Amino acid sequence: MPPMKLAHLPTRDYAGNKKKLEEVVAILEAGHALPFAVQPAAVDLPELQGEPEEIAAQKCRLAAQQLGAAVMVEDTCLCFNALKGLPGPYIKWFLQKLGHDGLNRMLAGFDDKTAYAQCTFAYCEGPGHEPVVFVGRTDGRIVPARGPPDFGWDPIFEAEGFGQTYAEMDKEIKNGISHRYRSLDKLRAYLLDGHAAAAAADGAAGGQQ
Ligand SMILES: O=c1nc[nH]c2c1ncn2[C@H]1C[C@H](O)[C@@H](COP(=O)(O)OP(=O)(O)OP(=O)(O)O)O1
Ligand SMILES: [Mg+2]
Repeated sequence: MPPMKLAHLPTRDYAGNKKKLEEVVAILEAGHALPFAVQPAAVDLPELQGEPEEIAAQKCRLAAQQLGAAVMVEDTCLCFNALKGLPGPYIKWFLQKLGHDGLNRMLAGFDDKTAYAQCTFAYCEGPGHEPVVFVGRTDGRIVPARGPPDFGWDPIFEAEGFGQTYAEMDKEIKNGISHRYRSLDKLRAYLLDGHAAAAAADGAAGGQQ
């Protein structure tokens, strides 16, 4: 099957985080197309705990089992250096309960306001296969909210070297430097390499017949 135009994915009916999906679509469309069609799927998974890589790998294993297909899953962390990486994978709940202001106040007792955004993509070829995991990080710092409050903690994360929060940045700029871009680009390279190698192997096998 030829690669599906990701812009035509039915994002309206997607039950997960739509902003994330929009970014994934934009990042994939701005670069090389994946060698196969991708579509969003509704899978009900437990909210796992643990280290980000293990959470992503475990989610991916479960999703592949439920769907009986190849899947990629994504998990996002926001990590404060003064707090040794917390809230990390628990940022969703900290953001829900404390809001932008509360997250800033968590760092009031610390001089170090630096943080990093981390995205972990896991890809699993199908049920029973071991997932591969790709981590992307963008360094920055936590600041009082600036910019439109459209997406999560975007207004309080200022990416290093930009002087703008994610929320203030043009979408294309964010999608060219973000934690999500960095991990997805690694996954893309892995998938394209794998298919190039598989095509070469097919060619070699064909040549012997
Ligand atoms: O680029 C981002 N810029 C700002 N905020 C972001 C970003 N990416 C995720 N976020 C928020 C969403 C959620 O509050 C938490 C991660 O939690 P996380 O479980 O990964 O996301 P989710 O449950 O909203 O989406 P999903 O449907 O993929 O599980 O950080
Ligand atoms: Mg989630």
